[in-house]
Amino acid sequence: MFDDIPDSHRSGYVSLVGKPNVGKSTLMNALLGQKLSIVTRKPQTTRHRIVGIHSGPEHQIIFQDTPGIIKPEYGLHNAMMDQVTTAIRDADLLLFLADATRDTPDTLSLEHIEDRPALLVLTKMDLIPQEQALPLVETYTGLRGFEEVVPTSSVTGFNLDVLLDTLRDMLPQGPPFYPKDQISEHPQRFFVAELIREQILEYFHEEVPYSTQVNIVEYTERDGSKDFIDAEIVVTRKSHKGILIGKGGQALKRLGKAARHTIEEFLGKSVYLQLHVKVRKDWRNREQFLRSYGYRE
Ligand SMILES: Nc1nc2c(ncn2[C@@H]2O[C@H](COP(=O)(O)OP(=O)(O)OP(=O)(O)O)[C@@H](O)[C@H]2O)c(=O)[nH]1
Repeated sequence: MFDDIPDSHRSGYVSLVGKPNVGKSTLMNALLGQKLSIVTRKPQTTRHRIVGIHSGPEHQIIFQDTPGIIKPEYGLHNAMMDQVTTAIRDADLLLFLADATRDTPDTLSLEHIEDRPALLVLTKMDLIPQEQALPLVETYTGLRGFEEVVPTSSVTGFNLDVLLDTLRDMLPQGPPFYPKDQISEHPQRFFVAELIREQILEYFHEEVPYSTQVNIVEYTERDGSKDFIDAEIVVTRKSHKGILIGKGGQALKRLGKAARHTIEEFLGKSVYLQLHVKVRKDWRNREQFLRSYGYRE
Protein backbone atom coordinates (compact mmCIF):
# COMPACT_ATOMS: atom_id res chain seq x y z
CA MET A 1 0.00 0.00 0.00
CA PHE A 2 2.81 2.45 0.86
CA ASP A 3 5.41 2.17 -1.91
CA ASP A 4 7.77 5.07 -2.59
CA ILE A 5 7.49 6.69 0.83
CA PRO A 6 10.63 8.79 1.42
CA ASP A 7 12.50 8.36 4.73
CA SER A 8 11.84 12.04 5.43
CA HIS A 9 8.05 11.41 5.43
CA ARG A 10 6.24 12.77 8.50
CA SER A 11 2.89 11.72 9.91
CA GLY A 12 0.79 12.04 13.02
CA TYR A 13 -2.39 12.99 14.82
CA VAL A 14 -3.34 16.62 15.44
CA SER A 15 -6.42 17.28 17.59
CA LEU A 16 -8.32 20.57 17.51
CA VAL A 17 -9.61 21.47 20.95
CA GLY A 18 -11.18 24.49 22.64
CA LYS A 19 -14.43 25.90 23.91
CA PRO A 20 -17.70 25.64 21.93
CA ASN A 21 -17.98 27.97 18.94
CA VAL A 22 -14.29 28.98 18.74
CA GLY A 23 -14.16 27.74 15.15
CA LYS A 24 -12.67 24.22 15.39
CA SER A 25 -14.80 22.66 12.65
CA THR A 26 -14.43 25.68 10.37
CA LEU A 27 -10.65 25.57 10.76
CA MET A 28 -10.43 21.84 10.07
CA ASN A 29 -12.59 22.21 6.95
CA ALA A 30 -10.48 25.17 5.77
CA LEU A 31 -7.20 23.27 6.31
CA LEU A 32 -8.58 20.28 4.42
CA GLY A 33 -10.14 22.43 1.68
CA GLN A 34 -13.32 20.40 2.07
CA LYS A 35 -16.35 20.53 4.31
CA LEU A 36 -16.22 17.42 6.49
CA SER A 37 -17.37 18.76 9.82
CA ILE A 38 -20.68 20.59 10.14
CA VAL A 39 -20.64 24.26 11.14
CA THR A 40 -23.40 26.42 12.59
CA ARG A 41 -23.59 29.59 14.63
CA LYS A 42 -24.80 27.56 17.62
CA PRO A 43 -22.45 26.18 20.27
CA GLN A 44 -22.17 22.39 20.75
CA THR A 45 -22.59 21.67 17.05
CA THR A 46 -19.92 18.96 17.03
CA ARG A 47 -20.72 15.86 19.11
CA HIS A 48 -18.21 13.31 17.81
CA ARG A 49 -14.53 13.10 17.17
CA ILE A 50 -14.34 13.79 13.44
CA VAL A 51 -11.32 12.66 11.50
CA GLY A 52 -10.03 14.60 8.48
CA ILE A 53 -6.84 13.54 6.71
CA HIS A 54 -4.44 15.94 4.95
CA SER A 55 -1.85 14.15 2.80
CA GLY A 56 1.00 15.27 0.58
CA PRO A 57 4.03 13.52 -0.92
CA GLU A 58 6.03 14.02 2.28
CA HIS A 59 3.40 14.15 5.01
CA GLN A 60 0.10 12.92 6.41
CA ILE A 61 -1.67 14.93 9.09
CA ILE A 62 -4.65 13.23 10.71
CA PHE A 63 -6.82 15.98 12.17
CA GLN A 64 -9.40 15.23 14.82
CA ASP A 65 -12.14 17.83 15.29
CA THR A 66 -13.68 17.52 18.74
CA PRO A 67 -16.77 18.70 20.65
CA GLY A 68 -16.26 21.98 22.50
CA ILE A 69 -15.03 21.79 26.10
CA ILE A 70 -18.07 22.17 28.38
CA LYS A 71 -19.23 21.30 31.88
CA PRO A 72 -21.37 18.17 31.36
CA GLU A 73 -25.06 18.47 32.23
CA TYR A 74 -26.30 15.10 30.99
CA GLY A 75 -25.01 11.71 29.78
CA LEU A 76 -24.48 12.81 26.18
CA HIS A 77 -22.26 15.64 27.43
CA ASN A 78 -20.18 13.14 29.42
CA ALA A 79 -19.76 11.03 26.28
CA MET A 80 -18.78 14.17 24.32
CA MET A 81 -16.16 15.10 26.90
CA ASP A 82 -14.79 11.53 26.81
CA GLN A 83 -14.27 12.04 23.07
CA VAL A 84 -12.31 15.21 23.83
CA THR A 85 -10.15 13.41 26.42
CA THR A 86 -9.41 10.59 23.95
CA ALA A 87 -8.55 13.05 21.17
CA ILE A 88 -6.17 14.88 23.52
CA ARG A 89 -4.56 11.64 24.71
CA ASP A 90 -4.13 10.22 21.17
CA ALA A 91 -2.64 13.33 19.61
CA ASP A 92 0.99 13.91 18.70
CA LEU A 93 0.20 17.60 18.81
CA LEU A 94 -2.77 19.73 19.87
CA LEU A 95 -4.17 22.83 18.28
CA PHE A 96 -5.71 24.72 21.17
CA LEU A 97 -8.08 27.32 19.75
CA ALA A 98 -8.90 30.71 21.24
CA ASP A 99 -11.50 33.05 19.74
CA ALA A 100 -9.77 36.37 19.00
CA THR A 101 -13.07 38.25 19.34
CA ARG A 102 -14.06 36.82 22.72
CA ASP A 103 -11.32 35.04 24.64
CA THR A 104 -8.51 36.34 26.79
CA PRO A 105 -5.59 34.32 28.19
CA ASP A 106 -7.60 34.01 31.46
CA THR A 107 -10.78 32.57 29.94
CA LEU A 108 -9.27 29.50 28.26
CA SER A 109 -9.90 26.04 29.76
CA LEU A 110 -6.24 25.13 29.61
CA GLU A 111 -6.36 22.57 32.42
CA HIS A 112 -7.93 20.06 30.03
CA ILE A 113 -4.82 19.75 27.88
CA GLU A 114 -2.47 19.23 30.81
CA ASP A 115 1.12 19.34 29.58
CA ARG A 116 0.56 17.97 26.06
CA PRO A 117 2.53 19.66 23.25
CA ALA A 118 0.30 22.31 21.72
CA LEU A 119 0.12 25.33 19.45
CA LEU A 120 -2.22 28.16 20.35
CA VAL A 121 -4.35 29.13 17.36
CA LEU A 122 -6.14 32.46 17.50
CA THR A 123 -9.24 32.23 15.31
CA LYS A 124 -11.50 34.81 13.60
CA MET A 125 -8.69 37.37 13.13
CA ASP A 126 -10.64 38.78 10.16
CA LEU A 127 -12.95 40.38 12.75
CA ILE A 128 -10.11 42.18 14.56
CA PRO A 129 -9.05 45.67 13.41
CA GLN A 130 -5.53 45.55 11.98
CA GLU A 131 -3.99 47.84 14.59
CA GLN A 132 -5.22 45.56 17.40
CA ALA A 133 -3.91 42.32 15.86
CA LEU A 134 -0.28 42.41 16.98
CA PRO A 135 -0.96 43.55 20.58
CA LEU A 136 -3.60 40.79 20.82
CA VAL A 137 -1.17 38.09 19.70
CA GLU A 138 1.37 39.42 22.21
CA THR A 139 -1.02 38.90 25.14
CA TYR A 140 -0.88 35.15 24.41
CA THR A 141 2.85 34.91 23.75
CA GLY A 142 4.70 32.88 26.37
CA LEU A 143 1.46 31.47 27.81
CA ARG A 144 1.77 27.90 29.19
CA GLY A 145 4.75 27.01 27.03
CA PHE A 146 2.72 26.85 23.82
CA GLU A 147 5.16 26.02 21.02
CA GLU A 148 3.81 28.93 18.95
CA VAL A 149 0.92 31.39 18.80
CA VAL A 150 -0.60 31.41 15.32
CA PRO A 151 -3.24 34.04 14.46
CA THR A 152 -5.57 32.78 11.70
CA SER A 153 -8.77 33.38 9.82
CA SER A 154 -10.63 30.45 8.33
CA VAL A 155 -12.79 32.90 6.37
CA THR A 156 -9.98 34.72 4.53
CA GLY A 157 -7.46 31.86 4.77
CA PHE A 158 -5.03 34.13 6.63
CA ASN A 159 -1.99 32.16 7.91
CA LEU A 160 -3.47 28.72 7.17
CA ASP A 161 -0.51 27.85 4.93
CA VAL A 162 1.87 28.90 7.74
CA LEU A 163 -0.07 26.73 10.19
CA LEU A 164 0.09 23.71 7.86
CA ASP A 165 3.84 24.19 7.30
CA THR A 166 4.41 24.43 11.05
CA LEU A 167 2.42 21.23 11.66
CA ARG A 168 4.27 19.36 8.91
CA ASP A 169 7.61 20.30 10.44
CA MET A 170 6.60 19.33 13.98
CA LEU A 171 5.17 15.85 13.36
CA PRO A 172 7.40 12.82 13.89
CA GLN A 173 9.02 11.05 10.96
CA GLY A 174 7.12 7.95 9.93
CA PRO A 175 5.00 6.35 7.20
CA PRO A 176 1.37 7.33 6.53
CA PHE A 177 -1.38 5.67 8.57
CA TYR A 178 -3.96 5.77 5.77
CA PRO A 179 -3.88 5.51 1.96
CA LYS A 180 -2.95 8.93 0.58
CA ASP A 181 -6.27 9.43 -1.22
CA GLN A 182 -8.36 8.80 1.90
CA ILE A 183 -9.85 11.94 3.43
CA SER A 184 -11.70 10.54 6.43
CA GLU A 185 -12.51 7.31 8.20
CA HIS A 186 -16.24 7.68 8.76
CA PRO A 187 -18.71 5.96 6.45
CA GLN A 188 -20.79 8.06 4.05
CA ARG A 189 -23.94 7.55 6.11
CA PHE A 190 -22.26 9.25 9.10
CA PHE A 191 -21.79 12.45 7.09
CA VAL A 192 -25.35 12.25 5.75
CA ALA A 193 -26.71 12.09 9.31
CA GLU A 194 -24.49 15.02 10.31
CA LEU A 195 -25.76 17.13 7.40
CA ILE A 196 -29.36 16.51 8.47
CA ARG A 197 -28.44 17.49 12.05
CA GLU A 198 -26.79 20.65 10.73
CA GLN A 199 -30.08 21.71 9.12
CA ILE A 200 -31.96 20.93 12.34
CA LEU A 201 -29.56 23.27 14.18
CA GLU A 202 -30.18 25.85 11.47
CA TYR A 203 -34.00 25.71 11.47
CA PHE A 204 -34.98 24.92 15.06
CA HIS A 205 -34.24 26.75 18.27
CA GLU A 206 -33.71 26.48 22.02
CA GLU A 207 -33.77 22.92 23.34
CA VAL A 208 -35.03 21.15 20.19
CA PRO A 209 -31.76 20.72 18.23
CA TYR A 210 -29.91 19.71 21.39
CA SER A 211 -32.39 16.93 22.15
CA THR A 212 -32.14 15.58 18.61
CA GLN A 213 -30.30 12.57 17.22
CA VAL A 214 -30.30 11.54 13.56
CA ASN A 215 -29.95 7.88 12.55
CA ILE A 216 -29.70 6.58 9.01
CA VAL A 217 -32.02 3.56 8.94
CA GLU A 218 -31.44 2.70 5.27
CA TYR A 219 -29.06 3.91 2.62
CA THR A 220 -29.41 2.16 -0.72
CA GLU A 221 -27.42 3.12 -3.81
CA ARG A 222 -29.57 2.49 -6.84
CA ASP A 223 -28.21 2.14 -10.38
CA GLY A 224 -29.88 4.49 -12.82
CA SER A 225 -31.99 6.09 -10.13
CA LYS A 226 -31.56 8.36 -7.10
CA ASP A 227 -29.96 6.88 -3.96
CA PHE A 228 -32.58 6.12 -1.30
CA ILE A 229 -32.00 7.40 2.23
CA ASP A 230 -34.33 6.74 5.13
CA ALA A 231 -33.44 8.76 8.24
CA GLU A 232 -35.06 8.81 11.66
CA ILE A 233 -34.90 11.88 13.84
CA VAL A 234 -35.02 10.97 17.52
CA VAL A 235 -36.19 13.51 20.11
CA THR A 236 -36.71 13.33 23.87
CA ARG A 237 -40.28 14.69 24.04
CA LYS A 238 -43.59 14.52 22.22
CA SER A 239 -43.74 18.31 22.11
CA HIS A 240 -40.41 18.40 20.25
CA LYS A 241 -41.76 15.90 17.75
CA GLY A 242 -44.68 18.24 17.11
CA ILE A 243 -42.34 21.18 16.54
CA LEU A 244 -40.16 19.21 14.11
CA ILE A 245 -43.14 18.04 12.08
CA GLY A 246 -45.00 21.34 12.18
CA LYS A 247 -48.52 22.20 11.02
CA GLY A 248 -49.56 19.75 8.31
CA GLY A 249 -45.98 18.43 8.17
CA GLN A 250 -44.68 21.72 6.75
CA ALA A 251 -41.64 22.06 9.04
CA LEU A 252 -40.41 18.53 8.34
CA LYS A 253 -40.93 19.07 4.63
CA ARG A 254 -38.86 22.26 4.67
CA LEU A 255 -36.14 20.53 6.69
CA GLY A 256 -36.10 17.58 4.29
CA LYS A 257 -35.72 19.87 1.29
CA ALA A 258 -32.83 21.83 2.83
CA ALA A 259 -31.06 18.66 4.04
CA ARG A 260 -31.47 16.99 0.65
CA HIS A 261 -29.74 19.93 -1.03
CA THR A 262 -26.70 19.81 1.25
CA ILE A 263 -26.49 16.01 1.02
CA GLU A 264 -26.60 16.17 -2.78
CA GLU A 265 -23.89 18.81 -2.76
CA PHE A 266 -21.73 16.64 -0.50
CA LEU A 267 -22.27 13.39 -2.44
CA GLY A 268 -22.28 14.99 -5.88
CA LYS A 269 -25.42 13.10 -6.87
CA SER A 270 -29.20 13.17 -6.47
CA VAL A 271 -30.85 11.43 -3.54
CA TYR A 272 -34.34 10.62 -2.35
CA LEU A 273 -34.52 11.54 1.35
CA GLN A 274 -37.25 10.24 3.65
CA LEU A 275 -37.46 11.61 7.20
CA HIS A 276 -39.51 10.47 10.17
CA VAL A 277 -39.54 11.51 13.82
CA LYS A 278 -39.48 9.22 16.87
CA VAL A 279 -39.64 9.92 20.61
CA ARG A 280 -37.13 8.16 22.89
CA LYS A 281 -37.60 9.61 26.35
CA ASP A 282 -34.42 10.94 27.90
CA TRP A 283 -32.15 9.16 25.35
CA ARG A 284 -29.33 11.57 26.20
CA ASN A 285 -29.05 10.00 29.66
CA ARG A 286 -29.49 6.34 28.71
CA GLU A 287 -26.33 4.34 28.13
CA GLN A 288 -27.89 1.86 25.70
CA PHE A 289 -28.97 4.70 23.40
CA LEU A 290 -25.65 6.53 23.69
CA ARG A 291 -23.93 3.29 22.68
CA SER A 292 -26.22 2.41 19.81
CA TYR A 293 -26.08 6.00 18.47
CA GLY A 294 -22.28 5.81 18.36
CA TYR A 295 -21.35 8.11 21.26
CA ARG A 296 -19.80 5.30 23.26
CA GLU A 297 -17.57 2.47 22.06
N1 LIG B 1 -15.56 35.61 10.91
C1 LIG B 1 -15.17 34.37 11.18
N2 LIG B 1 -16.06 33.48 11.67
C2 LIG B 1 -15.63 32.22 11.94
C3 LIG B 1 -14.28 31.81 11.73
N3 LIG B 1 -14.17 30.53 12.13
C4 LIG B 1 -15.40 30.14 12.53
N4 LIG B 1 -16.29 31.15 12.42
C5 LIG B 1 -17.73 31.09 12.77
O1 LIG B 1 -17.86 30.74 14.15
C6 LIG B 1 -19.02 29.92 14.36
C7 LIG B 1 -18.64 28.62 15.04
O2 LIG B 1 -17.79 27.87 14.20
P1 LIG B 1 -17.57 26.30 14.36
O3 LIG B 1 -16.48 25.91 13.42
O4 LIG B 1 -18.86 25.56 14.29
O5 LIG B 1 -17.05 26.26 15.86
P2 LIG B 1 -16.71 24.96 16.76
O6 LIG B 1 -15.58 25.34 17.64
O7 LIG B 1 -16.48 23.77 15.88
O8 LIG B 1 -18.04 24.81 17.58
P3 LIG B 1 -18.62 23.56 18.47
O9 LIG B 1 -19.05 22.50 17.52
O10 LIG B 1 -19.72 24.19 19.22
O11 LIG B 1 -17.53 23.11 19.40
C8 LIG B 1 -19.63 29.71 12.96
O12 LIG B 1 -20.68 30.64 12.81
C9 LIG B 1 -18.47 30.00 12.03
O13 LIG B 1 -18.90 30.47 10.76
C10 LIG B 1 -13.34 32.79 11.22
O14 LIG B 1 -12.16 32.55 11.01
N5 LIG B 1 -13.86 34.06 10.97
